[in-house]
This record gives sequence, C-alpha cells and structure tokens, in this order.
Amino acid sequence: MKKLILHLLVNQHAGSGKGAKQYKEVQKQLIAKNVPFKTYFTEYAGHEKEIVQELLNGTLTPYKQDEPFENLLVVLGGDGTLHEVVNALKYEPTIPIGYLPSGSGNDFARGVGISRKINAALTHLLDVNEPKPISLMEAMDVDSNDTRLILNNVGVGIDAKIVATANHSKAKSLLNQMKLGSLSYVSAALSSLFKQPSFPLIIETTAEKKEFERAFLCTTTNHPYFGGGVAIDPTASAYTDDVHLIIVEKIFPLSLAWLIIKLFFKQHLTSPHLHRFVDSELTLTCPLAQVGQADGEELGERDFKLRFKTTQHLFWM
Ligand SMILES: Nc1ncnc2c1ncn2[C@@H]1O[C@H](COP(=O)(O)OP(=O)(O)OP(=O)(O)O)[C@@H](O)[C@H]1O
Repeated sequence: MKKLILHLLVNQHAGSGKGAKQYKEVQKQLIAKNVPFKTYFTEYAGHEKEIVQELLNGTLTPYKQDEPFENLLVVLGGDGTLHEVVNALKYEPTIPIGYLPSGSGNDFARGVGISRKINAALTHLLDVNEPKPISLMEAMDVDSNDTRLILNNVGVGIDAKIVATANHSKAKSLLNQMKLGSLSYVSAALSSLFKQPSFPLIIETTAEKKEFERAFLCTTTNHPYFGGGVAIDPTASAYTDDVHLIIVEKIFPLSLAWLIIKLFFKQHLTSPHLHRFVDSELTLTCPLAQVGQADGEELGERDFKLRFKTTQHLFWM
C-alpha cells in the first residue's frame, strides 16, 4: 500500500461556502487518521494554476507504481476549480489528481462515479492504491488552435444561456446554502427556455457532414450529465474515447415541454427532434454569433468552430 502525502488545493467558496465546511471535515478526518497533508487555499479565480505550477517544481511527479510514497494533489472544490487544475496539468496526464467534490452541480463527480458525500469520497480516496485513466474531452478552437480540457460539456445555445442566467442569478447562492444548488439551474432553465432563438449549425464527424438550420441546444459531452445532474446523454461514458454531441432543434413549446419531461425520465434520445452524434472526433461550426459555455464557464456570444476529441488523465479513484 502506498503512503499518501496529500496536497489539498481548496476553493472554500465553491458551492457558496460548502468548500469551507467540507474542508473542515476533511481536515478533521485526516488528522484523526494520521494522514500527512498540506493545504493550499485558492484566493482568487485562476489561482489554481499558480498553485499547481509551484507544486510542479519537484513536489508533483508522474505516477510510478514502485514508489513507496505518493505526493498526491487533491482538489476540494466544484467543477470550475477542477477544470482549472486539469488544464494546469494539461501536459502532465500521468500526474494523478484526487477529487473531493464540493460544488453546487458536481456533474463530473456524478459522471465518473465519485461520491458526492464528502466522507465517502475521502474514505475511498484514502483506500485507492493506484490511479485510473479517465477520458476528458479536448476542445480545440480551430481558428486560434487554442485547446482546453473539458471535464463536463461544451454547449452552444440554450445550455449556455442557462449557465449564464444561473451564474448571474442571486438565487444560486441562496439555493446553495439551502443545499438545493441544482435548483439554480432549473430556475435558470425555466427563465431562459422560451427566449432562446434558433441558430444554424454544421456538424462534421469522421464519416459525415450534416447541416441544421434551426438548432436550439447543442451540447458536446463524454459523460452523461449536465446542469447539475440532468442526464443529457445517458449513454456517454468517461471510460470510452467517444465524444457525444446532442442537438435539439427549435420546436413548438408544447413539444419542447414533452421533450423535457422525457429528458427527466431518460426517454428523450428517441425523439425525432433530437439528433445524436458519437465519434472519436467531431467538429461543430456555428457561423452566427451565439452564447457558448465550457464546463459552466461563459465563452461569450460569438461564432464558433470547435473540434473535439478525447485524451486521458490519471485520477486517484
Ligand atoms: N478564492 C476564490 N475566490 C473566487 N473565485 C474562486 C476562488 N477560488 C477559485 N475560484 C473560481 O471560482 C469558480 C467557481 O468555482 P467552482 O466551480 O469550484 O464552484 P461552484 O461554481 O460553486 O461549483 P459548480 O461549478 O459545481 O456549480 C472557478 O472558476 C474557480 O476558478
């Protein structure tokens, strides 16, 4: 059994303060269990990258099975904090990451099967003896060649509008405090749903090219969940190399309401208004300005040409 030395990167603000509370519990458990650890609190958005870069100066090293000690980076925060860390380690896929989910949506934890109960997640993390490869999506902006790793999904259209509405909603923080964080996305969805216009889209897979005149939702994912637990593609898996793309066309409000009901019962994939592409590589082009989101971070309103594939990173799970 490897001896772990934990390097906890903690966003105390994640989940509107849930991060701070859960860190206290983790600290208590680690002291009780005699596990050595060091804590690095993020002080501002983007601080994750600086912390990781400092730890790359000798502390964090690629995984080696025979080493008796593991200096393990453990992220305690929401999907946004983990997104920053994963991207800071983009060129170090064999440096394992441990994760203790403390956000409001926690879609990545749901998607890969990490417990959202802090004590269960910590107990499991301490029991693991070797890391597992997880497939993450890699999104490339074709015009600039910029790439970033994606934990959850990239969306253009309604889901990006919902993210923007939820991020700017005063209710999000209140709902988080009431442990009803997922509801902030539901209330944002209800207020955005009928405002979103249709837009044109071109999808290219390795086998075909398809054009849509009236797209409404366009989400790329490689695990089932978005928006705090909604299984947008129940067949997607972070344990395969496939990228899944779901497109829903703009339809009448009653048909949309029926599709949403089906979505909650995971029966939506058979809808004639929904199109699904699964491939190892996919390109989406949205020639007219639309709102976009990547892992809940707003990409602004612009045209998009994005190419997706997957790449693996080791996780301590
Ligand atoms: N000390 C800090 N102050 C402000 N923002 C921070 C701080 N530390 C990290 N951040 C940023 O806050 C953003 C949101 O964090 P995170 O996603 O972890 O929490 P959340 O939004 O509550 O959770 P979820 O994404 O599950 O809803 C991230 O972009 C992260 O970089």
